[in-house]
Amino acid sequence: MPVPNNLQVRPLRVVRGAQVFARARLPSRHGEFEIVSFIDDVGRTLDDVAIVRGDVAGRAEVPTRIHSECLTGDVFGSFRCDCRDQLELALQRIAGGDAGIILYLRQEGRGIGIAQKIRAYHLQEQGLDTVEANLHMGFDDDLRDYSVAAAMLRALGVGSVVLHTNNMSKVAGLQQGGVAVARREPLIAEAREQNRRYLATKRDKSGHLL
Ligand SMILES: Nc1nc2c(ncn2[C@@H]2O[C@H](COP(=O)(O)OP(=O)(O)OP(=O)(O)O)[C@@H](O)[C@H]2O)c(=O)[nH]1
Ligand SMILES: [Zn+2]
Repeated sequence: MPVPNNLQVRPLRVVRGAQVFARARLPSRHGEFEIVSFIDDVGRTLDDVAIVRGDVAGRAEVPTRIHSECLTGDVFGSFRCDCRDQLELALQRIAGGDAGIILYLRQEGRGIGIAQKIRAYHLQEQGLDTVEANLHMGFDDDLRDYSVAAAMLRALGVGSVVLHTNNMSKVAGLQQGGVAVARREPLIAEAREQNRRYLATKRDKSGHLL
């Protein structure tokens, strides 16, 4: 059977409201956290989770990171991107304080999913950059939606957040979802030989403040 190359991606679920479903201790190599799962406003469990340090309910200026899933970087330590470096930096920063949150959102490949991301990698090996590869496959360059992040933060009851990111669409997404963003903190991982072009594309085409 020929492999179809025009498969559409499953659209990300837009989540308007969430509540905490379960929480448990998560001692880790970075420090003590709690892991929190959620259900949405129609009672479905979410695959997205929050890693929480300390008491964040009602607290202002909670250091917060929104991390988008990257199987290749987060789990396998790929150097094609800076995802794992950023994740570790965020974990270290938050473990160094008494309160903070990392939202781990299952928006693999900026929403196109792992299978299509590997196809995008293949196209990049033929010379396309990250954005061109997505467009070539018929997708927008970024399909992510941050309403779920806002719903999770509201469910955790934060007063306001300090968002660690270089991506202003995350700030806008939280604000649209009713979460107060006190300010943004840059989160810049050191470039590596293998991800230099990826980072340049983020800066030049995707509007990241790098
Ligand atoms: N489509 C696609 N997605 C990728 C590629 N490389 C990494 N990703 C995904 O990009 C997401 C990470 O997003 P980035 O745009 O790098 O960074 P960001 O999270 O938006 O911005 P920061 O908050 O500043 O880190 C993860 O979901 C990765 O799986 C790629 O080549 N193509
Ligand atoms: Zn990555």
